[in-house]
Formats: sequence, structure tokens, C-alpha cells
Amino acid sequence: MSIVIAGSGAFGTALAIALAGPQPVILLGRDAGQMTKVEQTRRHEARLPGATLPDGIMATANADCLADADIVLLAVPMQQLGAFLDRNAASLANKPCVACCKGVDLQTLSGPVDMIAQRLPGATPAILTGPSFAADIAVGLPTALTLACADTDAAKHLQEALNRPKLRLYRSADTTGAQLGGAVKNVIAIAAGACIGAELGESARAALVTRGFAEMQRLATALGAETETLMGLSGLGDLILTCGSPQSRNFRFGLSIGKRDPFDASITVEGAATAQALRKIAVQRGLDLPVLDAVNALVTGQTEIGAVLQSLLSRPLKEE
Ligand SMILES: NC(=O)C1=CN([C@@H]2O[C@H](COP(=O)(O)OP(=O)(O)OC[C@H]3O[C@@H](n4cnc5c(N)ncnc54)[C@H](OP(=O)(O)O)[C@@H]3O)[C@@H](O)[C@H]2O)C=CC1
Ligand SMILES: O=C(CO)COP(=O)(O)O
Repeated sequence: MSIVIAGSGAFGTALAIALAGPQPVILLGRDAGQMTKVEQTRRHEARLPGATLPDGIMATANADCLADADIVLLAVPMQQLGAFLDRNAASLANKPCVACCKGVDLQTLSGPVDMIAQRLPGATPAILTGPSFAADIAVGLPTALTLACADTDAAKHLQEALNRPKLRLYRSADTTGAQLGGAVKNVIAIAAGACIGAELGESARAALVTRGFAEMQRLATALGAETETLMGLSGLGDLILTCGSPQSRNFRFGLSIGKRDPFDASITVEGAATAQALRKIAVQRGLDLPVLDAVNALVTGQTEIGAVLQSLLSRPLKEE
């Protein structure tokens, strides 16, 4: 069984560390010099400082390895996924392709599973998602994730192939719910960070995250997801992790907005583009999503934190 992980960022590298063992794992990056360094030093200091890669991992920038893979994990950022799939369509055509990214594509308004299905009609699309900081996985801390795939047999096969003693996988057939939970929680994490950054307090954060979770459910069920998926690891579970920890880049981005501080644009913040994509979906579908809309307005510079607060607090009174 050959597993290739495409995308050698923090998450791809951490997954390689977790999965290597019973079978070899190939970590596919885009920068040949960097991959040679990772292969030789057994470390990836640029993306996952401090972690050591076991012998079972081969790091390469040669995408030919995709053709021989039994399972491909896609850990490239969401806004790069479409181009990656198109570039490697011939190699990926009939394979199980497991999205490991979180977000909604700004151009097509598709989540990662739908994007795989649209661009690779012969592939088996799946998603691995849930509360999991790369740094935790890399040092072997226990993690539980959702493995969602609409094909039940393929889902069972992937669950068995990718489960590890410290990486516990729960199976689901609801790919719509799993991909939307992971996408929306990043946007809510930006809101939570902004709330703390603006010194609005822990109580306000709890209210914002709870109302944001209601919006996650409203949006996802409108798009065909099952409510119980959103109550699980891929929705509520990841929301709790990401909105409560400064380890989250989305949360830290929100903090910087709340404090009116600059933020390093090279850091991967999936929630920024996804907030814009969700706004477009909300308009198309006529959905009322005030917290998600507020994050869109903040990340696109249409408004600032004080005005957002005023507008959220002055909404008409309604039932919970
Ligand atoms: N980090 C985490 O804790 C977790 C991350 N995720 C998800 O994993 C996905 C990847 O995030 P993460 O690994 O943290 O990101 P990082 O910021 O650590 O790394 C981004 C990676 O994407 C690569 N990349 C950027 N553009 C392209 C492209 N056009 N083609 C191919 N590769 C590209 C970069 O390559 P290079 O190194 O050469 O610049 C880099 O390896 C995101 O969707 C994120 O939400 C999910 C769970 C946990
Ligand atoms: O998705 C994550 C944890 O589950 C990582 O969150 P950040 O991308 O915000 O760091």
C-alpha cells in the first residue's frame, strides 16, 4: 500500500509522520531544493519546526510518484487545490483522493470533496478533517478525526488504511457536512480572535462562537449536510479547538484584526478567502449569516471591528 501526501506544509508533514510505519509514505512538495533538504536532514524546519521525520518517509518534489500511489492525501491549501488537481489529473484519475484541506474555493464556490469530484470524475473523493493541530499530530499526541466518503466500501477501506493508534478515525458518508464544518469553523475562528483582540471578553466570544455555530448549521443543512455531522468532530469539534486556541492561525489572524495590528500575509489563513466564498453562497441562497458576513466585511476591509460590533448588537431581537 503506497500513500502519497501532496502538499508538504505543516499538516502534510505531520500526517506523513503519523502515517509512516507499516508502509512507506511519500511526502510530495513543490520545491525540489527544500524537499532534498527535508529528505537528507529528516526535518522540515520551514513548515514544521522541531519535528523529526522517521525513516519510512520519502520526501520528493517529483510528482511522478502520484501515478503509483494507492491513496493520495491532498494537503495543499484550498485555494491551490483546483490547479493542483488539473496539473496532475492523469495520475490521479482513478484513485482514492482524500482532501486534507479546509475551505471553499473562491472561484467555483466548491468545497474540496466537490472539487475533486468535479475535476476527477473517475476518482473516489474523500475528506479527512476535524480538530487536529499539525504540531500535536507530529509529536504523537492523540487525535480523533472524521474520514468522510460517500462510497461506503471505500470509506471503510480508507478508515482502516489511515487509522493509527494515536490517530483515531471516525467514518462518515456525509462529505457535504464534513467539508463545510471544516471550512466554516475557520471563519468563525477569525471572528473569535477579533473579539478577543478587541478586548470584548470571553463571554462575548462564547456568544459569537455559539451564534456562528448556528450559522454553520443553517448554511450546511441548506446545502444538504446532516445536522449530526456538524455536531461531530468535523464541525463542533474543530470549532472548539480553533476558536479557543492561539495555536490556530485563523484565530491569530482575527486577533490581529481586533487589535488593529498587521499580520504576516505569508501565513496560511484559510478562513479569509472562505469568508468571501461563503458570502457569495449566502447571497445566492438568500441565507441570513450575520457572523460569517461580518468576517467577510472585516477581511475585505469594508468595515472595521467597532462598526461590526455595533451592527451585530443592533440586529432586531428574535427567538434563539
Ligand atoms: N496546520 C494545521 O494544523 C492544519 C492544517 N490543515 C489544513 O491543511 C491545509 C494546508 O495547511 P498547512 O499545511 O498548515 O499549510 P502551511 O502554511 O504549513 O503550508 C502550505 C503548504 O502549501 C504549499 N503550497 C502553497 N501553494 C502551493 C501550490 N500552488 N501548489 C502546491 N503546494 C502549494 C506550500 O509549499 P512550500 O512549502 O513549498 O511553500 C506549503 O507546503 C490547509 O487547508 C489547512 O486548513 C488542517 C488541519 C490542521
Ligand atoms: O484546522 C486546524 C485545526 O484543526 C488548524 O487551524 P488553523 O489553520 O487556524 O491553524
